[in-house]
Amino acid sequence: MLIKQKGILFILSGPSGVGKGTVRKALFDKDTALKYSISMTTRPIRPGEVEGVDYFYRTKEAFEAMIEDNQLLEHAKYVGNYYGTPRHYVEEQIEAGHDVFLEIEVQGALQVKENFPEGVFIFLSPPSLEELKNRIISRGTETEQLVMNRLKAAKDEIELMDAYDYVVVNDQVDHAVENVQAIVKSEHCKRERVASQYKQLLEVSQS
Ligand SMILES: Nc1nc2c(ncn2[C@@H]2O[C@H](COP(=O)(O)OP(=O)(O)O)[C@@H](O)[C@H]2O)c(=O)[nH]1
Ligand SMILES: Nc1ncnc2c1ncn2[C@@H]1O[C@H](COP(=O)(O)OP(=O)(O)O)[C@@H](O)[C@H]1O
Repeated sequence: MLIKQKGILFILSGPSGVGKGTVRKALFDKDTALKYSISMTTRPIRPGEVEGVDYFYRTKEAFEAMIEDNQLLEHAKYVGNYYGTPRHYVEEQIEAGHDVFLEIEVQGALQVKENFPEGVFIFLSPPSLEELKNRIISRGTETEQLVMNRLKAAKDEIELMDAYDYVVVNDQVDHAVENVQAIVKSEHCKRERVASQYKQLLEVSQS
């Protein structure tokens, strides 16, 4: 049996409205072994959302205190609200050998890339900007002005695609989920990862 290794951090990112939440939920419905990192936010809770399931909802003051205390692996202000990833959960799970999955916007993903470059960065792309606009409008959670803000942000975000390891086009949710699962599998088979396991195994057997 191979020696247990640290887990892998997977970051799913991309423009708002592309379907990150939808793809992530469909992925986790498939009983994946990935651990989902629940984010912290200052945005108001939406109908149907649950504290500690969708997000940890905090005041601006409480959120800023966590930033000050270095308790967030990354954080970003997005369309007027803070969003961030609690550091402790991610580090604890990775150390314990579990893969952790983040679903975050692009500025945060770039921060993770700086702080945690060994993460695997997946860009979820819309099939087209027109389809992205349709999705944001059809979700019906934003005013017209917010839809325009989010679309403007999306155009800037798509330009940052180069920083990612993989691009998955969210044409159909099932396809996108299959592709994310394929990425997870392939990362586990990466030569350097498997080779380092064998190296540790040899060291143990020789000692
Ligand atoms: N940087 C960062 N972005 C996050 C985090 N959690 C969620 N987001 C992103 O913040 C954006 C807005 O999220 P939300 O208000 O829930 O709207 P929705 O995902 O578009 O329905 C989305 O792009 C999320 O993926 C986080 O912990 N850090
Ligand atoms: N592959 C897809 N085809 C059609 N509609 C989709 C697809 N993926 C997501 N959607 C729809 O697009 C909207 C935005 O999805 P959501 O998951 O909230 O995006 P994000 O989390 O990236 O902001 C939702 O109404 C969702 O049902």
